[in-house]
Amino acid sequence: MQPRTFFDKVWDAHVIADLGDGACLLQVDRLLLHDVTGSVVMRELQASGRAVACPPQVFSIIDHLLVTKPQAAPRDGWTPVAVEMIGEARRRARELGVTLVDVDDQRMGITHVIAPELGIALPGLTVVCGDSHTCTLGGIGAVGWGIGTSEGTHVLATQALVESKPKRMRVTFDGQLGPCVSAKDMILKLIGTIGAGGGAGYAIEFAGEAVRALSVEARLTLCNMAVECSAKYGFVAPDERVFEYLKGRSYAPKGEAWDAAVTHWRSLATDEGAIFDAEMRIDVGQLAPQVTWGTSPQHVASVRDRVPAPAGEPQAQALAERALAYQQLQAGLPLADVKIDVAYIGTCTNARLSDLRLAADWLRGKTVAPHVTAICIPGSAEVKRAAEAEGLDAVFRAAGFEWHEPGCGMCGSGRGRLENVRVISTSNRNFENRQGKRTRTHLASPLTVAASAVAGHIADAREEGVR
Ligand SMILES: CC(C)[C@H](C(=O)O)[C@@H](O)C(=O)O
Ligand code: SF4
Repeated sequence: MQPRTFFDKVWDAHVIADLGDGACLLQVDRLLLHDVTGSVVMRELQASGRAVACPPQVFSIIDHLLVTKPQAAPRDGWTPVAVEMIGEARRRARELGVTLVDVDDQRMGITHVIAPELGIALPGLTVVCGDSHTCTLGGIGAVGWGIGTSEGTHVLATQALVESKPKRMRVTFDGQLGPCVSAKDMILKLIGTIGAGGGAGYAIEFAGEAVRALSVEARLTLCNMAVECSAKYGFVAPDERVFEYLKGRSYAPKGEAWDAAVTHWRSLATDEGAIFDAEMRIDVGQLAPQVTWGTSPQHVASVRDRVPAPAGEPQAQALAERALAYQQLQAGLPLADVKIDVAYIGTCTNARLSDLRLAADWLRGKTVAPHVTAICIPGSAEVKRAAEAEGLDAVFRAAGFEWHEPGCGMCGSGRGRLENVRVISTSNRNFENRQGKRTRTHLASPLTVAASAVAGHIADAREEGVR
């Protein structure tokens, strides 16, 4: 048999019918529904009079519309839309008999954080959700991707989906990361190199020494932003580190089924000599912490660089000019001179326990600059409990951070509580108005956000020589 890539193996195992022209009817192993798009999917299914094909494979999770700021009563501050959509996600999930992870459930949290945490997503499975960051699940060796609501309804009714096979790209990260440099910096560097459209039409396998060395949580960060270079899928072939991470998780197989699963998972790695349609290599040995200056994730530079002058193709140049105007920045300004108003640690990109530990270790004994509002939103109830058990909440609070309840929070503009401020954020999108009206977002790693919160401006965590 021809050597195959990880993606080919998973794809081939899920083909129900080859429809020609590269399109296939694929078996879908898990459908995740959330309060924004999932409630619409369930509404459409019920309106059409169809039934759910396989309820145990469907999970309805409430995360997007939650108010995360600690409140007096559980529903304080919910917008009428949130009340309606959350109510719908809850009610329809119960009517349809799919698993509901409700707001007060001890398993609750951001979909892409809890799916690996609970073992809902597993290596070699196909997982879909009406959410572009479903690629995150590639971090544990699942093939996850974002779908539209009508596709979601189709999956709910059939547990299958028509999908066109993408081309395969391998991105190999060589070398070893230096101190204070992380998976977030790797993915930002890649997007800066290939551009926000550079992965269009591809499924990206992340490989190489630097990827193998990443923890499972860091791999989830890496894969989370594959979609920010327009790749619908991003993944790391699963290895022993992943199996160890998954062992004992609620929905992971147990006993003999576990042993059989691990044997199967071990066979999924890309074969020696398998061919990719495109190859890309990045050496991370000299990689510095990265931060975005503009309104596209491709507008990225090293923390010690200056804001670049618009350059390149006319379209890219026009985009950069507009970005500078929106961000209220001048080309040539050192990024370290950019003063920030808000420091934000959270989201499906960087709100896992290891992210919070890194930031808290940095913050211990330090104080956030007086003009900065600093916010930490754990990615799930489990992350929050574990962080509190280690006393990380106390470290964040003592440094001057707000310590929130889990959820998507102020990642997108839906909750609209940030306005006309400059935010350094661990999230994944820096589009105009993304975090609220006229918010100017700079994407960075948790350590860079922590260091910037203390400095009051974009800062290089390496400068203090810690870690
Ligand atoms: C609401 C949802 C469809 C959306 C997405 O697809 O990514 C959201 O999660 C986001 O990050 O903007
Ligand atoms: S945390 Fe942000 S990027 Fe992630 S799913 Fe929620 S809104 Fe989307």
